[in-house]
Amino acid sequence: MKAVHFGAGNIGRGFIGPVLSRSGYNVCFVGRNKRKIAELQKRGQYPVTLANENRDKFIVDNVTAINLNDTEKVAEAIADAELVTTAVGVSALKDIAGTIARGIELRLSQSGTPQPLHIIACENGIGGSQRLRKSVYRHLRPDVIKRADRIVAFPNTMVDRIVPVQKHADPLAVMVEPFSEWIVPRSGMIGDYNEIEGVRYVDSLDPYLERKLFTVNTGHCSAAYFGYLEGYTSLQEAMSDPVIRSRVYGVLQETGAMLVHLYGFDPAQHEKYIKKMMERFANRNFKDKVSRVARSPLRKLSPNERLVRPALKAHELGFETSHLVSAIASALLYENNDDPEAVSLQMAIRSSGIEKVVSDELGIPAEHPLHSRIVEEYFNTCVKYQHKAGLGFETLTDSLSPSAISDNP
Ligand SMILES: NC(=O)c1ccc[n+]([C@@H]2O[C@H](COP(=O)([O-])OP(=O)(O)OC[C@H]3O[C@@H](n4cnc5c(N)ncnc54)[C@H](O)[C@@H]3O)[C@@H](O)[C@H]2O)c1
Ligand SMILES: O=P(O)(O)OC[C@@H](O)[C@@H](O)[C@H](O)[C@H](O)CO
Repeated sequence: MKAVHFGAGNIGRGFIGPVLSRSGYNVCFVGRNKRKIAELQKRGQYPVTLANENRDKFIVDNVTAINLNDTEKVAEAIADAELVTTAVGVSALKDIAGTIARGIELRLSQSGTPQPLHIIACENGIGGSQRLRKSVYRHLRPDVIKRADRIVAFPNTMVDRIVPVQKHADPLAVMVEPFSEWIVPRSGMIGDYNEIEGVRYVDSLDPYLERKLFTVNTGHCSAAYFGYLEGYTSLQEAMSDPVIRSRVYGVLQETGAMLVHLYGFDPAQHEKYIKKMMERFANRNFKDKVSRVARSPLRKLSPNERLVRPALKAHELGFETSHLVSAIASALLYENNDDPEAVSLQMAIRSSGIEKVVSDELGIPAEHPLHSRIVEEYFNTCVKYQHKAGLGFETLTDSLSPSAISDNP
């Protein structure tokens, strides 16, 4: 069995590669980093270390790699594979879509009956694979799309494993947390397919995806944004601060009430889930950077994502949202010159004002009650943190409108 995986990054090498290899796939990584590609081609394997007390190690074998720029080679690999997976980041899906489209064309042009192909975008967020499908199909003619639809499926998915940014002498080595979960809905699959060992196939993805996105990812980024304002640089530092821990717990109580209501989770089981997830954020057997977990704040603050979507839903259901509002306000204050989205966010706040950013980027109209609460919390947080976390007073006051300053002395 052959799988082509786009992105030889942290989750690609730390989770998707190991699961597929263990399940009997020959895994071909498609990447951009020449050194990693050369090492994967030469060695055909790499080591994974678990972030547990014993630092247990295992080897992922039966792997190889192709450079993303070798479009024809990648297309040939796709034409010959049962499975294509990605972990490049949602916003990069459009960049690999043309190559995947070329692989589909090649597969359809081969002699004999073309075999089913599953293409799974293992990215955080809602509807990742369907989003990829849209991008891929933009590169195909209508007649090809018609034929592709009979053999190609793009099941959405949920993947969960914390894999921090890696720093090892060996460019392929990766350290991952012991916990992992990968869910695929049966309804998204096509034809006779081999179940991937280590993947759980379920009837409906939504409860698993939303539970993960609005617990693991909402809690995780809340800890990162709260931690950033306190001057912490790692999740481990942030989670060892009792005030931040309790604020993150507060956020997860709010998303929890909504999830229990929407999906009928047992409240006691969900409470256990929340506590277990918080322990994962705090795992002291590795160090996860605030800058990784807080990365791409515009994406994280977008309407369908981990902060705004649960806040709007919880509000609509009449549940408490004050901790979520506070997490959103903290995210709006995230500054990092190495993160292009953080730079754009701060530029947008400075040039257009916070009110417009909340309307345009978060998709919350000015007349929605959450709009003014977020803006007010943003100003209060500005005032509270203006001398902390290395944030320049000037930067913060630049974004305060005169009325806001007089309202929030
Ligand atoms: N790391 C985690 O804990 C984790 C867990 C679950 C899901 N995810 C999701 O997996 C995806 C990847 O995250 P990661 O942490 O592995 O990031 P990463 O930066 O370590 O890996 C991303 C890989 O994609 C490649 N890439 C980026 N932009 C590209 C482009 N335009 N074209 C081609 N390749 C490109 C990079 O070279 C890199 O190898 C994200 O969607 C993330 O949300 C991450
Ligand atoms: O990858 P992002 O930027 O969507 O989110 C950062 C982290 O919260 C995320 O990567 C988690 O580590 C992961 O989702 C755990 O499964």
